[in-house]
Amino acid sequence: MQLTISSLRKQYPGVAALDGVDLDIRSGELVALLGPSGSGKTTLLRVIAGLLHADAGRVLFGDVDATRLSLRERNVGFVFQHYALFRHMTVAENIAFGLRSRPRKRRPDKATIARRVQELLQLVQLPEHGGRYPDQLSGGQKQRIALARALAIDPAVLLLDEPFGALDAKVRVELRRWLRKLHEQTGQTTLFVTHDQEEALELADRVVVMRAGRVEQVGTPDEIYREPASPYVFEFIGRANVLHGQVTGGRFRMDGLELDAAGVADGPARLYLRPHDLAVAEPGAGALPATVRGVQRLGGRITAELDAGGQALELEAFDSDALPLAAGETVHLRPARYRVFAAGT
Ligand SMILES: Nc1ncnc2c1ncn2[C@@H]1O[C@H](COP(=O)(O)OP(=O)(O)OP(=O)(O)O)[C@@H](O)[C@H]1O
Repeated sequence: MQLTISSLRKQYPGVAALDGVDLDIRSGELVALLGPSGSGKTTLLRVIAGLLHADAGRVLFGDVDATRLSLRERNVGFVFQHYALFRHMTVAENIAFGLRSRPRKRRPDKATIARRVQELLQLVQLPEHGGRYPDQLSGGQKQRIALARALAIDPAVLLLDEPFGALDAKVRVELRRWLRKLHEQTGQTTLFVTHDQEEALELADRVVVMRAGRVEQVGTPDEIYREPASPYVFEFIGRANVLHGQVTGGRFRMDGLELDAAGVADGPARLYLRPHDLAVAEPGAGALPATVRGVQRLGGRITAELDAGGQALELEAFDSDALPLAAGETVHLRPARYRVFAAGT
């Protein structure tokens, strides 16, 4: 099911939780809503679900205007961070719940429900667990059952709010890979909220980066990582070095360093680059002299802290033989890949 969100606004006293959100989600996409705490991710998900009404704007499910429809009428599947399984029901009863509580006319018969429950237990790879109670499951198993329950009603969209947030790091990583495979099997249009950039980049077809109730950038994980549209996205996704300099005539300059910055307005500017996009170069025109402050080696990986004209920098590389760095030395650096933003953007 395709989702179209336009001009959504939701105001709370003193804060715009949603400040004009536009978003198109294609049918079958797995999309991550990524942003720091308070950026509006949960509010957006709840408005899409129909758990919360926006002050303005529209939500379309396919061609149907769902803005005024209730949660049930929207037919969405929802999974929260804290397993919301019913403790007094078995796993099978939990999964069947959405189908059993349908009005009689739309309710499948008992045998059909039982078949569907078994299919879903297979799908979430817990075929033997139907008779257990939630308290007899691990955290990760509970979340898989919560997903099975959400999928049982064959939802138009699946909405996941930090579904693995309460689990330990190892289980989280396992479950997100599992969710990716599950999505490839079901092709269900899915939106999931996370504040974990690694989770978003690994799992999603597209990532929506949110900032203070607005969409800052939408793109594939690769686009978001390689072509961040703003300093905010650059710093939020992965590690970033920031160097302050000047742009004149489309060239960024700082100490000896000179780089192309076409399209950036003249004036103070900031150069953003990832630690692994910084290489040691021959001294000469356009290279940045820097002093090595410290070097750490871990297996084949080397990280170095440097100082360039009073500005701190981090360099990362994977072949320490190629990088004879030692504290106190002066080296020359050249960025392989970078972005320049005018100050104040
Ligand atoms: N019921 C409410 N009453 C007042 N303010 C609220 C309410 N719900 C959310 N807010 C505010 O709206 C903003 C967005 O909140 P929201 O929960 O959508 O953010 P989030 O990105 O999901 O954050 P988190 O990652 O912490 O869950 C925050 O400033 C929050 O304090």
